[in-house]
Formats: sequence, C-alpha cells, structure tokens
Amino acid sequence: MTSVAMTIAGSDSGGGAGIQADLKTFQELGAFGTSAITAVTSQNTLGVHDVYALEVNNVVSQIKAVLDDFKVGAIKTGMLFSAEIIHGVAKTLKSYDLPMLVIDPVMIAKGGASLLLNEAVHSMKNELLPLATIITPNIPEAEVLTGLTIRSDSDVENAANRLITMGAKAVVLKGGHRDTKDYAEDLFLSAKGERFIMRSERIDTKDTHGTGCTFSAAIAARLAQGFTASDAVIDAKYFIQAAIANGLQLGTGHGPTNHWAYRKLSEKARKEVMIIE
Ligand SMILES: Nc1ncnc2c1ncn2[C@@H]1O[C@H](COP(=O)(O)OP(=O)(O)O)[C@@H](O)[C@H]1O
Ligand SMILES: Cc1ncc(COP(=O)(O)O)c(N)n1
Repeated sequence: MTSVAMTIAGSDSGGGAGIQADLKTFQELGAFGTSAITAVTSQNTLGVHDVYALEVNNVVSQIKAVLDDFKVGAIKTGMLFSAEIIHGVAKTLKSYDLPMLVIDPVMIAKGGASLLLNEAVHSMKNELLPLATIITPNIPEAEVLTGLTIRSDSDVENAANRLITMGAKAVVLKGGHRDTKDYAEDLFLSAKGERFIMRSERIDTKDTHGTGCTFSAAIAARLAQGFTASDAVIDAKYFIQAAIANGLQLGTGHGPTNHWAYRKLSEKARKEVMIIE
C-alpha cells in the first residue's frame, strides 16, 4: 500500500524550502505527497521578497479536502505565519483521528525574513506543540519556544527536556546553528526517555536553504511508512546529510540542497553520520 504524507507549509518560489522541498523529499522517499499551502512567498536564494498569507478558511479547507479522502499516515507543518492559521490548523487536526504530526516550528528564514509573526509564538506553544509526535526546532527556535538561552551541550539537553514537558512526545533539537566548527549534531529525546545524538561532519557550504524543511519532511515520510520515531529521524539525518554534502550550486545566494542525492548516496551518508547513545 502506498503511504501518504502531507505538508502544511508555505510555498517557496525558489524551490529549495517550504512546500516544494517537502514534496520533493516525500517523492524521493517513496511516499505520496499531499499539501495545504498556508502562504505564498516570493523567494529565491537571496531572500524572501514578499509574503502573501492565505485566508484561514482556505487553509482549513485544503486540509479537510485531503484528510476527508486520503488515509494520511503523517503530517508535517512548516511555515504557518499567523496565530489565526495556527489556530485553524490545530483545531482542524484535532477534529480528525490525528495522524502522526511532525512540527517544524519555522520562524525566521536563513536570510532574516520573518515567517512567523511574533504574536503567533503563543499559539505555536499552546495550541500546536502539544499535538507533536516530533518537534524539530533549530537553536534559535528552541530558545524562543522555551525562553532558555542555548550555548552549551547541557543547555541543549535542558531545552529538549523543557519541550517534552511542554507536551511534545519527542524532540529533535537541531544543531546546524551552533558554533561547533567540525560537526553538526542533533539531539533526539522522547517522552519515553529515548535519547541519542546524531553527529555528522560540518560541511563547509553556504547552500543550506531549506535544510530544516527537508529534514522534517523526511521524518514525516518515514513515519507514514511505519518507521518508529527514532528510526525515522535517523534516516532523515542520512537524507539531509546526502542533500547538503552534494549541493547543486544553484542561484547566487544560499542555494538549495540536493534532494535526489540520497537515492544514490544513502550508503555513503550512513557512514558520514555517527549515532551516539
Ligand atoms: N553545514 C552543515 N553541515 C552538516 N549538516 C548540517 C549543516 N547545517 C545544518 N546541518 C544539518 O541540517 C539539519 C537542519 O539543521 P538546522 O540548520 O539547524 O535547521 P534549520 O534549517 O531549521 O535552521 C540538521 O540535521 C543539521 O545538523
Ligand atoms: C516557505 C518557506 N518555508 C520555510 C523556510 C525556511 O527555510 P530556511 O530556514 O532554510 O530559510 C523558507 N525559507 N521558506
């Protein structure tokens, strides 16, 4: 049976992040991709030039159209932009037999543009986060959600624990933004007490546009296909490692990653990632 995954996120005209990255990732991993678009961004590798948020009713009706007809195994959320959209998404998802939910709490694009209004952070914390099967913040997002400052390894542990206390069933706290020069490592922690670190060599590249979107979409694809949470995040780390290490050098700014690298290079990527229990 074909597994169905869904993304609820913003459109990136440049194709490296958002809905476009998510659907490419679903496709590469063999999950059938469906979507609900929350906002249309005019974007390229140089930055976000315009944001047009859709009406909440339209976002909700896209979600209902998909969930009323397909058996969706897992959903991921990306750019949700406003408190109204978060409220509409959370309320709608709760009215269904909730599939597994990966929340990528997208806040600020790599170029600095805001993809979540400040006033919407409260709704993200209180309405959406408690529905998460897995939440995947980067360091600045985890700081905003927890109110903690994250510098050291123990700060990372504390913040991940706080996110579990706030209601997420599991957390991957991504380390792309940390000042670890040689490696990029992500901490996985679950409410059941599973804990491990995924460490890869830090790749010296400016082409990291959409890494978080791609990573969370890979997790959703694998959850839809029946992987456990821990197996899904490990495979997603291999996917993003292959995608970053084999960049496409497109555009003149922060270019996209290579979504089809994993197809040929998954064995290589596995060797490049260390799982530390
Ligand atoms: N330069 C890099 N080299 C290797 N892995 C990276 C690099 N930058 C980010 N990653 C990995 O990409 C994923 C996304 O991380 P991050 O950049 O922190 O998130 P976001 O895109 O949400 O800001 C994580 O698995 C992280 O470890
Ligand atoms: C529509 C949309 N969604 C998410 C991101 C975040 O991606 P990144 O953090 O790599 O800029 C983005 N730039 N655009």
